[in-house]
Amino acid sequence: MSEQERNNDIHWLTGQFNNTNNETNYRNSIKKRVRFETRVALIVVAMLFAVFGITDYNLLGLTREYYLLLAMRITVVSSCLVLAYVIGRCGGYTRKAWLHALPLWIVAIGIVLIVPLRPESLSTQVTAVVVAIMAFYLLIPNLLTVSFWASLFLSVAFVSAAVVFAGISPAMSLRIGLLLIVANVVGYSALLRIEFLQRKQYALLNEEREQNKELQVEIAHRKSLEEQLRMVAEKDALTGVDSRAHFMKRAEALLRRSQFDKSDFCLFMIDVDHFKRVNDTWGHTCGDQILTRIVEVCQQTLRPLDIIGRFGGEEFVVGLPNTSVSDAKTVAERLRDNVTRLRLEGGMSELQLSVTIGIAIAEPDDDLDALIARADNRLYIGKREGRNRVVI
Ligand SMILES: Nc1nc2c(ncn2[C@@H]2O[C@H](COP(=O)(O)OP(=O)(O)OP(=O)(O)O)[C@@H](O)[C@H]2O)c(=O)[nH]1
Repeated sequence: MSEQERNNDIHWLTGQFNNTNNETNYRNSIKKRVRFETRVALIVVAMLFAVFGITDYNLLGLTREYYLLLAMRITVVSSCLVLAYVIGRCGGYTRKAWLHALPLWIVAIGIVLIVPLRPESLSTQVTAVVVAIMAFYLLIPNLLTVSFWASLFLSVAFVSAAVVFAGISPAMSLRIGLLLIVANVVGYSALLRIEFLQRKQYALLNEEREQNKELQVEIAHRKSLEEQLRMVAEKDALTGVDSRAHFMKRAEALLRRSQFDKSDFCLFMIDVDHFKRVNDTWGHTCGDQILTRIVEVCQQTLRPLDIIGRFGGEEFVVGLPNTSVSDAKTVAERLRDNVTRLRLEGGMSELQLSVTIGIAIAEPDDDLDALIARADNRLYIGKREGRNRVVI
């Protein structure tokens, strides 16, 4: 049995969760409803008790017994109404179960007190006791033990009062006793079943909520994994610029848009000069730092709407929408110049970096591959002609 199942275990006799915390949480969750239902039940009981005062008058007239009964009824009715008010104000039954038990005991005493005052109407009172027992179990919700003790008290006290004040025979008291036992068993079983089902439903709802929470965590985790995967697929891990595949996708879209708008679109192919020598002299870690710094220079020199991708090794590609031939040349020269001015820290401070840039201008019927091939070709010419230059 899992921990969860153990916590949701319900006692077969009390109909309550075996786990105290679980039981407290359950009671807290139904506090408002129980408060409301108890108040309604008390008001109904008070009204019924008051109405029976009319039948007392019809039967007894203005006799001493009638006044005694009236006093008893007024006590019960006013106690019920006061308790209904108190429970409405502060009667969360988690801690104040006695407050909910009190009206049952007052009503029970009230019913028992009728026996010495009207011993001749015992059969009517037996019916009233059976109805009261059922009401104790079913109208006072979720307090099985409270209802049980009050009903037991009512049954025993009623039979005792009937023997003492109405003088019923032992056979008759046995019959009434059996009838009240049956009423108690039926009432207890019905409430036990209700309590059991309500708690089962509560446990299921909680389980569902827990599963939903776990699902939310799982969804968030998956979303973050998706985001990480997307970053891995779209961004170059070292420099943070677009990966080759992602650059191609974005450049394709920009090229198509420029052809549609009939605007200019340029492409730079940038390669770091003698990078192998840098790696061989300073090591790959320094080489990586240099690539990152060169990308920073690109980002500082270019506009935010220009796109930068790493094409491979020490080769970068830039797409520049809405850029004329002369502007492209100016920007490329500035970029080349900024790289030559780049000063590195520590042991590499003497290192003189440079890049060669090949520029291609998009023609109306160009495709991206043709544009890249032209830029690459110009880059190759630049390398051949001595590097650290822009070729257009
Ligand atoms: N540190 C580092 N080096 C890399 C990376 N990718 C490629 N390289 C190195 O870049 C160097 C490129 O060398 P080459 O293609 O011969 O070019 P080059 O030395 O720059 O010479 P030119 O391009 O002709 O000026 C190789 O040594 C590669 O190992 C990288 O991510 N980090």
